Amino acid sequence: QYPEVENELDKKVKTFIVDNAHSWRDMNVPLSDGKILYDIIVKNNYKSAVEIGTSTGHSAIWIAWALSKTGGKLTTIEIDKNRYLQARANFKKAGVSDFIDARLGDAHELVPQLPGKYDFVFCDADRYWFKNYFIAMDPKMKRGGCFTAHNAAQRSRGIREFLEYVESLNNYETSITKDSRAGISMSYKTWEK
Ligand SMILES: C[S@@+](CC[C@H](N)C(=O)[O-])C[C@H]1O[C@@H](n2cnc3c(N)ncnc32)[C@H](O)[C@@H]1O
Repeated sequence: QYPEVENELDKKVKTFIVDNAHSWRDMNVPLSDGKILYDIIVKNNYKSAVEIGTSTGHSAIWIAWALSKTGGKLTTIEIDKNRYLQARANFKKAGVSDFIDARLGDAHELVPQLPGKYDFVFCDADRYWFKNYFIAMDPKMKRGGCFTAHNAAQRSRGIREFLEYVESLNNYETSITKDSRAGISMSYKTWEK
């Protein structure tokens, strides 16, 4: 289920991921969800990604690995200083630092300030703000881009309001992948309003 190893970087990232498979303790996504994010990016040739909620960096390493294939870059945001520092150390060990701009700060403030256009977002921070993160990212999303959100399966409070909002938009196509236990929603932007 791992991506094929084609070069030295692949070898380094895969070794890190395999070696650390059982040591993630900070609300990180499971391996299989990392692979789902990897596949979405590679399949669509996405190049400009944002992650909201880095924690110690597991999902960011999968996203960055995919971006090493497409020639892209990830901006990832974390509010907790210890997790941010641990994530940076993990990025270095995994060999993906060059593909990641890691920011320490409150995503409530940093997301609306992000410059430019993006084609991939992974939203995995405070769930009561998911809808607001989406609203802030919407004008920055490229046509064909995908806004993904974690823990979408249960439709718990916060997530439910976010899902109802994106599902009501006629310029996004939203589905929730069955391959993830926690649920990853995928909202593809079909046209620019
Ligand atoms: C579920 S964890 C992220 C896991 C990570 N995506 C992974 O798979 O490795 C959520 C993270 O979001 C961070 N977070 C919560 N509210 C935030 C905010 N307002 N701004 C930035 N980060 C925030 C938390 O500190 C926590 O580390």
